[in-house]
Amino acid sequence: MQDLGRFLITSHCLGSGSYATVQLALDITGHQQAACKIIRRKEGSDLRKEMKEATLLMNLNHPNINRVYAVDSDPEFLYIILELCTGGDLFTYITTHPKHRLCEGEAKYIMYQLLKALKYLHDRMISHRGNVPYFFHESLADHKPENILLFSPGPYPRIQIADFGLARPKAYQETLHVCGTISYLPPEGILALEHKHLGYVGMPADCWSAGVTLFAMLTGSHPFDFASPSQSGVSLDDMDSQGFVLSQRATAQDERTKQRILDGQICFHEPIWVFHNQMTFLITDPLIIYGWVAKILVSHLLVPDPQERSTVYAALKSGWICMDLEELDQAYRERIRAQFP
Ligand SMILES: Nc1ncnc2c1ncn2[C@@H]1O[C@H](COP(=O)(O)OP(=O)(O)OP(=O)(O)O)[C@@H](O)[C@H]1O
Repeated sequence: MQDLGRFLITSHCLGSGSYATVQLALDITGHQQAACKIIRRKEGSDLRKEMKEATLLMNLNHPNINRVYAVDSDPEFLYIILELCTGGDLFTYITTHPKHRLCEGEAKYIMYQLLKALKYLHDRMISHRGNVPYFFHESLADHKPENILLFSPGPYPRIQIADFGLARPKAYQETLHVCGTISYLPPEGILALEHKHLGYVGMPADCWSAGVTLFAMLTGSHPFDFASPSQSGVSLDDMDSQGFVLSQRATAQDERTKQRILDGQICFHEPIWVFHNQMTFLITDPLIIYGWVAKILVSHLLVPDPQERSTVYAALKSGWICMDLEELDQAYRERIRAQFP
């Protein structure tokens, strides 16, 4: 066991990503468990800048944001002590559902939490992957379902957004090409990848990612990453838990996905959307209305022009959220706020 102030880092590995391993930690004063993210520091990395960002994140306090308790470093590693989440990530949660998608009510409950967390961040001029304002033009927004953790296991979970792009080396941009997470980038992110001098603001990018996440929750597929126009989205099952597409897709396919993202060409072929398209004048089933209203929110969040895209504030006032606002608020107060210290 390694000693890090009031935390003991155990050798139990909770997970690992492209840049970090996460191990179970024990808070010896509070007698509670935590997670320690261990990131190998890059040669010549700016420790002062990394610590400054980490300190900013330590000041965040919201039930739907993975808490940063403490940060430490040695010449080799950066250690970030985080609130422990025991329910896995949203991506896995969606794919392990019987129909590989969530029911409308659960998707809405999760989306409501996601929007509340993003509102909290955007109120403070912070974005999920864009991080702190002065970092806006350097990082890539990327809150995909893998970066949304379930605080504890079970249905209608409390979610937390996690994995801020802290201490992310710049080479991360290259990795996006390799690992397939490019399909979660907004159009301005794609342009920034291709034209290195271009940067973009993180907050509209967060809204785009929220739109992709909502689409994935409702359909179990991706709005832009699909094989052919006649085929509905690639099943999330085809991807591993890191978001890698397992099937060897041709570069041409990646190019098509990129083009669809740039054009905002959403694949509305799943039954939840199509059913409505064919029966616009026969709306009697509430599920059809839900699909229709959800589609409006998805379309507004996935507008290619970041300036025209729905903000998180507008999304919280959207018809889809407002039609169940009372129930959502009540559930949020009773199941989340009441348990939040
Ligand atoms: N707070 C936490 N509580 C429990 N497990 C966690 C926590 N944070 C991360 N993990 C686990 O560790 C894994 C890796 O963490 P994370 O995704 O932050 O690493 P990364 O290298 O930054 O990721 P990426 O590959 O997306 O760049 C996650 O998939 C998750 O399983």
